[in-house]
Amino acid sequence: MALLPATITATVRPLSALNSSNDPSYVRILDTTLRDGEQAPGGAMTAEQKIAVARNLVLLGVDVIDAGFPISSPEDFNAVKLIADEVGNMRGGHEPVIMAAARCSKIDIDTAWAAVSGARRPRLGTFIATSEIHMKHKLKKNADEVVAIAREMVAYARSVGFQDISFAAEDSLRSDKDFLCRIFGEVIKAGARTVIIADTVGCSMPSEIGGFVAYIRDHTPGIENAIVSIHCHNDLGLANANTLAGIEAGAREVEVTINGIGERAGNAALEEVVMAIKCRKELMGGLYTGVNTKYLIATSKMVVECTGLNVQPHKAIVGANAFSHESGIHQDGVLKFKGTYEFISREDIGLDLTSEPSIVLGKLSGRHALKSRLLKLGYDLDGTELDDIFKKFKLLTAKKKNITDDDIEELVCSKSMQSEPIWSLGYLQVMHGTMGFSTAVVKLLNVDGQERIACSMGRGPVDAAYKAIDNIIQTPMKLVEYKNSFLDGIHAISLTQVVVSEDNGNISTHCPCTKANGYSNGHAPSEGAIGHSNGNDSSKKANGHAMSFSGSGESTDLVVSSVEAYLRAVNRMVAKKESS
Ligand SMILES: CC(=O)SCCNC(=O)CCNC(=O)[C@H](O)C(C)(C)COP(=O)(O)OP(=O)(O)OC[C@H]1O[C@@H](n2cnc3c(N)ncnc32)[C@H](O)[C@@H]1OP(=O)(O)O
Ligand SMILES: CC(C)C(=O)C(=O)O
Repeated sequence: MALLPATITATVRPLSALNSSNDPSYVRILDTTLRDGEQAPGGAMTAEQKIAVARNLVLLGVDVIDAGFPISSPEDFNAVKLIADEVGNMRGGHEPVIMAAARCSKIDIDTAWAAVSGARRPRLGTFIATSEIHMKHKLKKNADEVVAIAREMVAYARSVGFQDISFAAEDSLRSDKDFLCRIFGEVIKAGARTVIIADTVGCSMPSEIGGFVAYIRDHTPGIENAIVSIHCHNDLGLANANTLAGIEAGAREVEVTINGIGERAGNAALEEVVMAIKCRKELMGGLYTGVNTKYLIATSKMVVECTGLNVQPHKAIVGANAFSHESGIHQDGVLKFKGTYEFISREDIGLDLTSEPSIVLGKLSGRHALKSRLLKLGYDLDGTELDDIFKKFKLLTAKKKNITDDDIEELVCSKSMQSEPIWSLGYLQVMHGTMGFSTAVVKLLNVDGQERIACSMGRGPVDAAYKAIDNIIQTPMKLVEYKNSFLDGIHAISLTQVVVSEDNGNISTHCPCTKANGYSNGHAPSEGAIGHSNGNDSSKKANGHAMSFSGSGESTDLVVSSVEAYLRAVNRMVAKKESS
């Protein structure tokens, strides 16, 4: 792979052509997910992954893609080159500027040019630190030397072929303001078209950064020939707020990343900054971006996939919980009118268009939410019936965090199955391990007090126990579904949910209990009986569907909870058979 400077020379373009819009209300979005985002520990991406993200960034409509740091490795050189050659030459829509990062060093700049010059709109993003602490301890240079290096390297970049050059003053917020104005003035004179105020260590406050940006704008010679950009890190959790404050003070380009990933605590998050500008336009003086926000969720997911860096559930805009409601008062509100607790439109960010509020049933839910879920599942309950299920629901939430539709079905079914079970567990003994088959001995007691014992082998202890139960009950049936989860809490309680069906050789329809709708003749099956999706028992059998029955069990022992669940489902099936 050649790391030599390319000989291509770009034609000189005026500033207006280098950026997406000259409208003073337009805020350019520079996405640095592929450069600073990749600096997040564990966030490295392959060239293929980077190009996939870059394609998405084009759909999203960002103005500049900071594609990477070509000198850092052959892999990154390759990634930047691929992005420049492909994404940087897309026609017929939004065509982003492709930027390559470089220190103020000839070899970095040459390599950046070699990587990015194939793009129609290549940019160099060069930088040097300007704070006393960085200049003294890291660069080991004095202020005059730093200014000279910056000026010379910007001029060198122009000579290599770069027309579009941005210059960042690393650690700006801990730098002397007048020194910043001086160095920015010099690099603008040398050909830089964007100057970046970088809160590299994320130390700034919103109240401070606005004044800072305004000062630079007011005191930098030649600033009218450049765009002021802002790059904020999130060490105090203020990157977004600082970015917005910077915009309010006149920055017209922002450096942001998808999901806010980046070095240490990350960068300002593209989705949060863009949505703040969009949703509070009136407070932002009518400023706007070119981002097509409908692609925010998809791009966020892609970045999670490519980097392996998950988004915390409560993350604004793109977090799994960002549009979920857990507490009763909120759920009641959004069920009555979504706008009560949803300020951002889901459609705007590309969430599904069904637009129904996401109600998560849990410990804090109320009757309105439960009733609405019951209705969705086909149960129209009111008054004492609803109260009764609600009480059981609250008891369940004390043991289980995530209440599923199956749990709700089970609550309804267990309510309607209050008669004595036909078969109950006497005892259970299993042997299992790595030596051969598992074996189970099961004693069941029937409703008349008779005992039956059976033993069986199986592929595991649960399988062996289920076979032993089948041997006793002697009713043709099959296991349709088996799920096990461990309830939260110190005792690690195992919760098993199973569905069995009659084994009549036909396809089963799982619909385990009496439903309020879905019965063509208007009659729901009798109490404790079992519903199905397409009508009453006879029509169901006429259609060749086997009925299915669910049950759940709970124990500190997984095999015991599995047997309890199975017995409950089987009891329902036998009771139904006997009553019909
Ligand atoms: C604030 C930011 O996010 S800046 C961007 C951070 N990104 C990266 O660092 C990209 C990945 N980096 C790398 O792969 C490597 O650091 C490389 C290839 C760039 C350099 O590797 P090395 O040559 O081994 O140097 P190393 O990283 O150890 O040290 C950095 C050197 O660059 C110098 N340097 C740091 N910033 C700059 C700058 N903006 N301009 C010029 N020189 C600089 C340092 O003073 C140091 O020089 P020294 O060797 O004379 O002491
Ligand atoms: C290179 C600059 C913009 C940077 O990433 C920082 O200062 O954090």
